[in-house]
Amino acid sequence: MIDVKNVGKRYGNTWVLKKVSFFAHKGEVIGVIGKNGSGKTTLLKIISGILKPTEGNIYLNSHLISYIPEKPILIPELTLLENLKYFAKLRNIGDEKIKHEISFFKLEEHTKKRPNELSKGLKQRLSMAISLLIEPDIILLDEPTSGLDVESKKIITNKILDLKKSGKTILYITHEDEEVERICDRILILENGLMKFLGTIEEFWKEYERFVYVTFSENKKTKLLRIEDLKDLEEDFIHVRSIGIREFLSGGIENE
Ligand SMILES: Nc1ncnc2c1ncn2[C@@H]1O[C@H](COP(=O)(O)OP(=O)(O)OP(=O)(O)O)[C@@H](O)[C@H]1O
Repeated sequence: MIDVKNVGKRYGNTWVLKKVSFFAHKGEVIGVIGKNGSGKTTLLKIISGILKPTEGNIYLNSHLISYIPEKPILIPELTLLENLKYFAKLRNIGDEKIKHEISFFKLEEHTKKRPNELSKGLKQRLSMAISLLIEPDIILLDEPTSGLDVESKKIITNKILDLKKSGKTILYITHEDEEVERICDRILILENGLMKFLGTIEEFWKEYERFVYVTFSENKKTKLLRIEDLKDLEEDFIHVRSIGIREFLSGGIENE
């Protein structure tokens, strides 16, 4: 489990995270969602211990924690198998576990290739295989499927579902609507470092079903408004549309 209490992070005079509090259970995947720069990576790095919070506390039930960055960190001189063996040796992990991960991530045909000979998808699969060697209880994933081929996406998302079943606690940064629906138990939306929403997807829709985007005739600006407020609008508007799932995935639920 992960217990985040009132966490804040400041760089100079700018707070990039503020008053973030939530609890993630065992066997739960929380999708972390928000625009670029909303603080998602900072939050994961703080939970992993890579960054120190300026204020607040993090409580974890295990020290076995893996943070998997968006860009894989691999040793360029070593082959795929040597990369796995190197990291396994550092942690006293046997060959059986390596074999298991190679097989799950379908890496058998590529074991002799160096990282620069691997596609983006294969690199990400290798990076995940390495991170999971220690059998972490807490897994923090920073956009693991962003820009990957269909097969790699499928293998990685299936792995996340497996990990969830086996009782791991997972935070998962994503911009993909299909993945949110399929994998995440709850979503946490960050906006300018603040928690905008935490709950299930059903709860999200309940909260936002009454909202629409309205584009005004005069200045062509778009605002997020409640449906019931439309009748009181004095300005002319040219366009009204409901919020799609993509809007909140990119964090665009504020006024445009
Ligand atoms: N070392 C740093 N010094 C100063 N500002 C930083 C530093 N690291 C991050 N920031 C700022 O903190 C804010 C949050 O960054 P963060 O990377 O957590 O956002 P994000 O939601 O993960 O974005 P992205 O989707 O682009 O990865 C951004 O405005 C970023 O510029």
